[in-house]
Amino acid sequence: MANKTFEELFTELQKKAAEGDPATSRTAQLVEQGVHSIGKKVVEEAAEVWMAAEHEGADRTAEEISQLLYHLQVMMVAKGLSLDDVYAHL
Ligand SMILES: N=c1c2ncn([C@@H]3O[C@H](COP(=O)(O)OP(=O)(O)OP(=O)(O)O)[C@@H](O)[C@H]3O)c2ncn1[C@@H]1O[C@H](COP(=O)(O)O)[C@@H](O)[C@H]1O
Repeated sequence: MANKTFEELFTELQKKAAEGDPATSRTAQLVEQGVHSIGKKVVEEAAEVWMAAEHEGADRTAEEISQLLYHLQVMMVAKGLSLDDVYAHL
């Protein structure tokens, strides 16, 4: 069972970026570091998704996908994008 939905996580991350303490919130820390740092994490997590899908099981692949989705959401928040901005292109 899911801990949270994609939409619920995004709402949480927007709040963390606006009010969170970089000392305790990974999201606030990443947003403070900026898009260069976030972009590197997006690429790193994408590669980990690929490697897990090729060489590891379904659970590990799902875990890596969750980390990629998290970092994509952090990038959206850092760029001031909404979910609708992205959904408009789906
Ligand atoms: N879903 C996530 C999530 N997924 C991945 N991560 C981060 O991504 C990291 C996983 O990437 P790595 O394996 O590369 O970890 P790492 O090597 O320690 O990363 P680096 O410090 O080296 O960059 C984790 O250690 C977390 O820091 C996440 N951090 C936070 N969340 C959720 O986001 C919400 C807000 O979290 P905070 O902003 O931390 O309060 C909460 O609901 C959290 O559960």
